[in-house]
Amino acid sequence: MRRITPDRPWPLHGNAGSRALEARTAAALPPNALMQRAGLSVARLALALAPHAQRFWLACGPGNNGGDGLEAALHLARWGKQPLVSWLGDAGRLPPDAQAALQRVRAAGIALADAPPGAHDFAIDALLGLGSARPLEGRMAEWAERMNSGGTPVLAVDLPSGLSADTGRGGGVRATHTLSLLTLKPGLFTGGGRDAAGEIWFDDLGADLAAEPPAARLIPQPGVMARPHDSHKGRFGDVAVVGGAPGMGGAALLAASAALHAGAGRVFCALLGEPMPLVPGQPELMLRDWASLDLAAMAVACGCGGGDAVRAVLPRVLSTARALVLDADALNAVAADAALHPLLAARPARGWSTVLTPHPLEAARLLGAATQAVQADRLASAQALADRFRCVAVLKGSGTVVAAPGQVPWINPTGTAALATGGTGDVLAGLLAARLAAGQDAFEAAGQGVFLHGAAADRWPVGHSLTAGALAKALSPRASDQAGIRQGC
Ligand SMILES: NC(=O)C1=CN([C@@H]2O[C@H](COP(=O)(O)OP(=O)(O)OC[C@H]3O[C@@H](n4cnc5c(N)ncnc54)[C@H](OP(=O)(O)O)[C@@H]3O)[C@@H](O)[C@H]2O)[C@@H](O)CC1
Ligand SMILES: Nc1ncnc2c1ncn2[C@@H]1O[C@H](COP(=O)(O)OP(=O)(O)O)[C@@H](O)[C@H]1O
Ligand SMILES: [K+]
Repeated sequence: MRRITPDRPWPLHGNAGSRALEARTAAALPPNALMQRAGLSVARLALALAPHAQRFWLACGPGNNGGDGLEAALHLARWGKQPLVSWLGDAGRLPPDAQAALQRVRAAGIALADAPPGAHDFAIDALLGLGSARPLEGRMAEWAERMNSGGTPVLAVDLPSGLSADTGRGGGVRATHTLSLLTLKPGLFTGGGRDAAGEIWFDDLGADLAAEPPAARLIPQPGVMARPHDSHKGRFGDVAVVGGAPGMGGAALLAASAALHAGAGRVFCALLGEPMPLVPGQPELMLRDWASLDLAAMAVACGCGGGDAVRAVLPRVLSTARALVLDADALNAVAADAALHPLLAARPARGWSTVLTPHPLEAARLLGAATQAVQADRLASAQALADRFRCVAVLKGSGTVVAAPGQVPWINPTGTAALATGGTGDVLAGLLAARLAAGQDAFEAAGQGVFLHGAAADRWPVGHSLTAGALAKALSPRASDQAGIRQGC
C-alpha cells in the first residue's frame, strides 16, 4: 500500500477493467482471500491515519464494498479498537464474499446497527464502490451526509460512495482519504473526483495491473530538459503568438511571456489589434505584423485573445504552421466554421502537429454538445475531440485530460482551483508552444506542459494570490527540477 504521487505513469482502470482484474486475481486465490486482503488493507490505513482514534464508524453498504468494510471491522476489533458497524445490507441478497464477511463479523460478536453511532473518531465509507449505480438516496444519502459533516477524517474504501469510477461524476461522500483497491480508477483524478476523494492511497492486492489495458494514465513528473553548454537560442526554437484582437492584447502577451519563460529561444508576438512598439516590462518579446512572420519555421500559438479577428488569419495559420497550438477564439472559430475543418484535417498527413486546448465550454462547441455532457465524461470527450480533429486534445479543468488518436489518454494530477483566474489558459498555450518549438512530440509536450503548468500553481507561496502574469514568469524549462513541487495528488 502506498500514497499516490506522480512518480510514474500510473495506469488507471475503469469499471470494466477493474472487474476483469478482480476476477482474474480472485481466481488465483482461495475463496474470500481477496476481500480479506482488502479489509486488512483498509484497517491498516485507518490505523496509520488515526493511531489514537478509538471509535471507528464503519458505514457498510449492501454489496462487496460493504464486505470490505466488514472485514476491516474484524481487524480493528482484534487490535483493541471499537468498530461501530452500521450495515445497510440484506443478508438474503449479499454477494458470496460479503456473505462470508458478514458471517465472520457475527461470529466475532461485533454488533451490526442499522443507524449511525452517536459519536465516532474516524469514519470508514464502505457504502458503495464499483457497483454504485444511481444517486444516493434515503438512508444511504443520510449516512453519507453524516460522514461529510461529522468533523472527523473519512476514509473511502475503493471509491467515495456515489462517485463513478470511469468519469468522476456523481456526488455522495466527500472523503479526506481514499484507498483505491486492486486498481486506480480514472474517476478519482478528474471532474468532481479530486474533491470527493481527498488524498489517494493504493493497494493492488496482488493484481497484475499489466494484464488489462488501462483506460488512462496519470502524467508523471517530467524529467529535466537539459541544456547543453554548447547551445544557442536557435536551438530552442522560435514561438509566434498570433492573437490579441483590439482590447485583448493582454491574452497574447501572457502566452508570449509564458513561451519565453518556458524556454523558447525567441518569441514573436503578432497582435491582431492595436500596434504596440514595445511590451512594457518584457523587452525580450518581438512584436511583428502577423503577415511578416515565417510561420513554417516556428511553433505557433494562435487564438489567445484573438476575438473575431482570428478567423481571418486561421486559413494561413492552419496551412503553414508545422507545430500549432489552437486556443480560445481560434477554437471558437473552428467550431463555428466548418470550412476550416479540412485545413485542420489535412495537417497530420503532412506530418504537422496540432494541439487543441479547450476549456469545457470550448470543447462543447467543438463537439456540438452541451458543456454538462462534456464534463459528464471528460475522458471520452477529450478522446472524441482528438479523433474528430486528428490532433492532440487538451481538455482543461480539474484533472486536465490529454488525448490523441490511438494513444492511452493522460490525466494530469497537478494544479488547483487557484488556476481558475483569467489568463492562465493563455499561459498554458504559450508554454505548450515553447515545448513544441523545442522539438518535442506533441502528445508528450502537451502532457508534460499541463503537468508543469499545474505544478507551478501547486508550489505557489501561501498568502500570495496567483495571477496569470506571475504564473507565466514562474515557469521555467527546468521547472520540474525545482525543489518544493508539492505532489499534486
Ligand atoms: N469481490 C471481492 O473479492 C472484492 C471486492 N472488492 C470490492 O467490491 C466492490 C464492488 O462490489 P459490488 O460489485 O458488490 O458493488 P458495491 O459497490 O458494493 O455496490 C453494489 C450494491 O449496491 C447497490 N447499489 C448501487 N447503487 C446504489 C444506490 N445508489 N443506493 C443504494 N444501493 C445501491 C446495488 O444494488 P442494486 O443496484 O443491485 O439494486 C448492490 O447491492 C469494489 O468497489 C471493492 O470495494 C474489492 O475490494 C476486491 C475484493
Ligand atoms: N479547479 C481547477 N483545478 C485545476 N486546474 C484548473 C482549475 N480551474 C482552471 N484550471 C486550469 O487553469 C487554466 C484555465 O484556462 P482557461 O479556462 O482557458 O482560462 P483563461 O481563458 O482565462 O485563460 C487551464 O489550464 C485549467 O486546466
Ligand atoms: K466506498
